[in-house]
Amino acid sequence: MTTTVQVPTYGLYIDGRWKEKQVTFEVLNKYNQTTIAHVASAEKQDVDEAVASAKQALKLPLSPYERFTYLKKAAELLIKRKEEVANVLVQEVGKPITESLGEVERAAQTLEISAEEAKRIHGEGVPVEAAPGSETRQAYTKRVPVGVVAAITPFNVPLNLVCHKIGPALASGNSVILKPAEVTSISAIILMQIFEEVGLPRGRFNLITGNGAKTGEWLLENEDVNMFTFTGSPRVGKLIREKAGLRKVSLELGNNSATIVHNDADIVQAATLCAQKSFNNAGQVCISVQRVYVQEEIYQKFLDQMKKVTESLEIGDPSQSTTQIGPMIAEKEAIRVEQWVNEAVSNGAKIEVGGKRDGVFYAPTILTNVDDSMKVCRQEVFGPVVAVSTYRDEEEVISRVNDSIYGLQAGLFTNSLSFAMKAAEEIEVGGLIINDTSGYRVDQMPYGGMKQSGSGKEGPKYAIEEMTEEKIVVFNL
Ligand SMILES: NC(=O)C1=CN([C@@H]2O[C@H](COP(=O)(O)OP(=O)(O)OC[C@H]3O[C@@H](n4cnc5c(N)ncnc54)[C@H](O)[C@@H]3O)[C@@H](O)[C@H]2O)C=CC1
Ligand SMILES: O=C(O)[C@H](O)CS(=O)(=O)O
Repeated sequence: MTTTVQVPTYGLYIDGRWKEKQVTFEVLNKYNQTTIAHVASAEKQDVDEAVASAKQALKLPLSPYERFTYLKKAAELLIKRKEEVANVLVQEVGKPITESLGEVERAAQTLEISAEEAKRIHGEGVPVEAAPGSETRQAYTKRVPVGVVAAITPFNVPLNLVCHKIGPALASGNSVILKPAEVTSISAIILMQIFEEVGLPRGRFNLITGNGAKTGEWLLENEDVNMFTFTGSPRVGKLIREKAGLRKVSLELGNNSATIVHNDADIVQAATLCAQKSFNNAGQVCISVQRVYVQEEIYQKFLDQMKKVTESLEIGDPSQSTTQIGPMIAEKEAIRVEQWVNEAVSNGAKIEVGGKRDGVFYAPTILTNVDDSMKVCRQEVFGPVVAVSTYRDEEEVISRVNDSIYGLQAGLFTNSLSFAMKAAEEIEVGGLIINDTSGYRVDQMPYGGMKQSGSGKEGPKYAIEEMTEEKIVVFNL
């Protein structure tokens, strides 16, 4: 007997209703390339309807406590569906099950923190009475929602990065149109179902799926969208910045993250954490450790330990609990990574571990003998490749870390307070992590880059600042 697996078809969610479309696209299981869903392709009219609905919804404001309640319930429902949603992430991203479960837990945390922050949005008293001639006046500021927020999100952390946009946007009283990455749309659709279940008023949260360039263009053309919050490639980020005109824009873009290991660090701890954080989610993480700078006196000991941990990583079927490294998002990305590694090797780099591709899999790879000008150091690899090199002193390594167009996060392992303080002053990043790698992130912290890593911050408290306007109210008493 053969069993046929029913492939679900999902619609758009506009103005509180699901809307089916004739034209759909397929979402694939990234491990075995089978079709796991047919998802609606939005047209321009759908985008305009979603924006109109979002604008209309703002006419019925939600109190901070109502926003808190919806977000809190959504977090609870997400946890109830944890296993199901994690299995979706396993399939649509190819992310190993243990990491996928972790992403669902973090996404629920992000919603819960957003719920809590909804009750803490506040302004401040402004002492206008201190100005000569203003003695009879009093003033205070308040934060008001920007209005309609368009959220455009990437494939690599498709649930938590969506929650980092939807959570603060709803917490601060906005309405939202979400456009998730095509290849990983299903987790966003489930999140939409959850917000429908909690009874969020219609129009507050609309879901548009489909081609990124087209839907992005239609959202950008619609002047009723007040803000764009985007995580993704620098190419698309720049395009959004250019086309958004005077509207607010928040951008989380790329990075070629560096981590420094100084000669006074705990070498085993540093090497173990570097190996883990270079290869999580097959290296498809913006703060993935890509450049490791090791002080020359401890280089060999560090490298031996990092190789040992890397060689022990289990590659394979992401649905298995023992798997640590799954497939990349697409074979063309694995081929690109292979080409970059080959190019580095032809310029003198040495493969210490890995360096092999098998279809959509790329083995966790450590390169040495690298030069900072190689693509694997200079550009964002967004794959399971790390380049390890040596440095002599603090000045040299800080200047090499800063020699990058990016500036999202960096890591520094050291027991020297003075080096840590110097690095905190001089390294040009949005976040410096002492005694851990660039890859450390928890969801309440401010997260965002300098230079071409973007502008604006994530982390619900900080994103709420981005997603609200500050208004001053002055009384002439
Ligand atoms: N800083 C951060 O927090 C993160 C940054 N990234 C960056 O994202 C990249 C990988 O993610 P991808 O999904 O491949 O990035 P991408 O930029 O191709 O796509 C991101 C989103 O933008 C949409 N999009 C594509 N073309 C568009 C256009 N012309 N106008 C508007 N929207 C458009 C896509 O459909 C998707 O929803 C990496 O290169 C990495 O640098 C990824 C994760 C986190
Ligand atoms: O930048 C990314 O890829 C993610 O934001 C990192 S995390 O949130 O998954 O830690």
